[in-house]
Amino acid sequence: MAAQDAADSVDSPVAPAADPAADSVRDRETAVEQVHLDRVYRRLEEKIHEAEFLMQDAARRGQVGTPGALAERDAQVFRAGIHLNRLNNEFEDFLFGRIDLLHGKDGERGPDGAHTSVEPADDAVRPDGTADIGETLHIGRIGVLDADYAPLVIDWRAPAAAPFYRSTPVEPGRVVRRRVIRSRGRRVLGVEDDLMRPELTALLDGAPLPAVGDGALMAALGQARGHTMRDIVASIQAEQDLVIRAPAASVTYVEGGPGTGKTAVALHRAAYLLYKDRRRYAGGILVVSPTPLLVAYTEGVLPSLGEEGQVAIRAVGSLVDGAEATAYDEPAVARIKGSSRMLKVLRKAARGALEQPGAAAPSGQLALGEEPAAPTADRLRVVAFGRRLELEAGDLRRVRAIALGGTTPVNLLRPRARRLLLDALYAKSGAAGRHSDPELAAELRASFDEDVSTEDAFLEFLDAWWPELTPRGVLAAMADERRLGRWARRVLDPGEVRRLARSLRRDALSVHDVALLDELDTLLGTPARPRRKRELDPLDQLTGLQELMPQREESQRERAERLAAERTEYAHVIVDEAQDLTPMQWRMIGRRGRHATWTVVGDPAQSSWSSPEEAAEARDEALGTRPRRRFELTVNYRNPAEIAELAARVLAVAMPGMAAPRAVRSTGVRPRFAVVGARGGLAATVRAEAERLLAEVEGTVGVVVAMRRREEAARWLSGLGDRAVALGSLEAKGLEYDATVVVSPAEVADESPAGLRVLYVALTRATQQLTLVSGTVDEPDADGVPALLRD
Ligand SMILES: Nc1ncnc2c1ncn2[C@@H]1O[C@H](COP(=O)(O)OP(=O)(O)OP(=O)(O)O)[C@@H](O)[C@H]1O
Repeated sequence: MAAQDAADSVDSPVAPAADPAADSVRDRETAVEQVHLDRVYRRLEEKIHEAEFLMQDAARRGQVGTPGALAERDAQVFRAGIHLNRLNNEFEDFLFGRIDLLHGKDGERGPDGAHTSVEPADDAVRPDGTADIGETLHIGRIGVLDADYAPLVIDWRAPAAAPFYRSTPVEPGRVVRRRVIRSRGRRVLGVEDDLMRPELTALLDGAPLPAVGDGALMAALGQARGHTMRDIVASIQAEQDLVIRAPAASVTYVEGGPGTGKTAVALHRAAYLLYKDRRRYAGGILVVSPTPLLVAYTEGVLPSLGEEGQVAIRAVGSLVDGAEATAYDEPAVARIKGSSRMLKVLRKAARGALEQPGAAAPSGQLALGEEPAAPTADRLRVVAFGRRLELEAGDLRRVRAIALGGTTPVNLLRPRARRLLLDALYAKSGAAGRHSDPELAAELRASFDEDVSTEDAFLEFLDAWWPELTPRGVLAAMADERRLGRWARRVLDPGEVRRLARSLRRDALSVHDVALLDELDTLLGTPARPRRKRELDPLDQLTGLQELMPQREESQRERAERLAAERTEYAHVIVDEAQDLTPMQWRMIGRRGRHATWTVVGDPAQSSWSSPEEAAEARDEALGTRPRRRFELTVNYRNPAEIAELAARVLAVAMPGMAAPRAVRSTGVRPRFAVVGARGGLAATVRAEAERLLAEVEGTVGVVVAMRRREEAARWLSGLGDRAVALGSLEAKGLEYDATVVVSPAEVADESPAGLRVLYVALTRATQQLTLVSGTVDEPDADGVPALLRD
């Protein structure tokens, strides 16, 4: 509609790019979109003025000071602030698409003003193969209506925008031409068109519809990478769109090989769900990522789609408040910590640790492996009714065993333990049989309890004997091999106990420790504490609201903010790289989505578990019997065919029979094989290859090494600037670079039982170029091809 204002008549419908006539078509089409963008910007400016006015008006109302006006002011400032913020954020590059459609089957319009029918009208195409364009829609990051409520831009998530993503030449629906518009700020830089019905002569305002360029997808894929992921909103493909817009089922399960867009799709789905049902997802969306590197890489995508605040992206090692684990356990230890057998060990430890007073250290104050000084609590002496009463070690053991009966969390059992201690002392006092009158007997008992339970000796004893345990304290107590052996009897073998205890003596938390901490937190329980006083709202102080209404109720905004800060459960949980989660990690994530709907994305071929079946079992256990809806993504948008073909050779060995995704483009540049030279060794060879790639590609270069070489590899690259980064094989998960150097495939493959799949991950990170550096362990042939990658 609107863009036709300036639609120019163009003679040649499709023209090759080198043709000067094509340039003039491109220029004219760019100018057409510029006219539309100018209109949209004028309208956006009006909206921003409106939002600013609302904020000022709301602030003025605040000065009136009546409670009603204040509440209204609060709500208005909040709404206008969000509005203004979104408009300002969305200003960059927010109009990106356009579709030209045939007349539809019905004349109905949806709430966004667009026609609703997906199929063309029966007479939309004339017998001579010509057809008129019945409707033109522009698609952007948010919807914009003109002053008459006609759509200037349709939000990409609105139903009317779906054909922009769904239409293909095989199933075009009403779409004749799909156009991607590239713009920076207020300037349209160019357009890329795909014709969905190339056989038609489509007429727009009586003139043939022109098409420009080779399509947007190829243009997007060829661009250099930065250190952060970009959104793909302008070029989402049909199979991806089906996942993004799938109704939120109990579990939406998405599988696809490397580079098929699983992460991108998951993030766009979060934005879509919020758009579709903001109220339902006000409970928050949690995205669980495997590493902090991937969190940092993906963090910008949702704000670019206009969504902030409601979505928390957290690394699996940072899901527990206060924990920021980045250390990795060796595979054998990770397997033990991840296995659901740990549940039994933790249950025992959570109760057994009561005997280890160090386990009560306040969280965060006790490093793993640190042995605290133990106050003794093996005898209780009090004075009551003028007599010395004493409970010996044996009495105390019996009382504790009774108190611990059942499954109530240990920290919640303290009142029960206290009562049982008083019972035992009372029995020793001989006062129990003194009165036959129940009322007098009860009175005597009450006065006994009051005397004893306020005695310093009793209180100090109780603190030492039944301290409040912390997850970190219990984990630290498990670092003692003898004790751990007791708690793990018949669950772990002695070798496993030794390895586990040794790993817990380390200072830093490992990624797998975090799931154990979370489990312990549940097993220990948190006694109710008095609520913290809320902090003052800075806005209140700004306007003097606090003085005017000292005992004002919590406002809606304050409540929303408080809930977000306190949130431990979410309305939707998205799990990225799900193939890597252990049963214990699944339990941890499961606790955050007990009432949630789920989107789970993964690729068994990239699993770093020794057996993918085990990982699948863990997942099935966590997701229970919830109904699942499955999707598959089949196209690799990241790797050129030359790299994908090499990676497929590793896949064939790692997962025989598993199909590799199809690569959509080819660069003509084959992977390069370098061999460590006699002089300079590994460091010099890798550095030279990284330097060469930095000169050849515009964007980033990732050097992937076996985990144990992480630190030395960072030194190899020192001084090369921040376009080059070194990372361990497990950290490469989910990331991508313009070029990668994979150092010693044999070392990566031999690192763990799942090493071949980890190597497959490493080989599939590059968008342009891949170099493999081999040492002698790789047994390279005369061409430098390591034994692992030879046919
Ligand atoms: N429709 C698309 N248009 C443009 N780029 C796309 C599209 N789909 C995916 N990509 C790009 O392909 C790359 C791979 O996407 P993504 O990281 O989401 O894949 P993945 O399936 O999660 O990969 P992996 O399993 O290897 O982590 C990214 O650069 C992404 O931007």
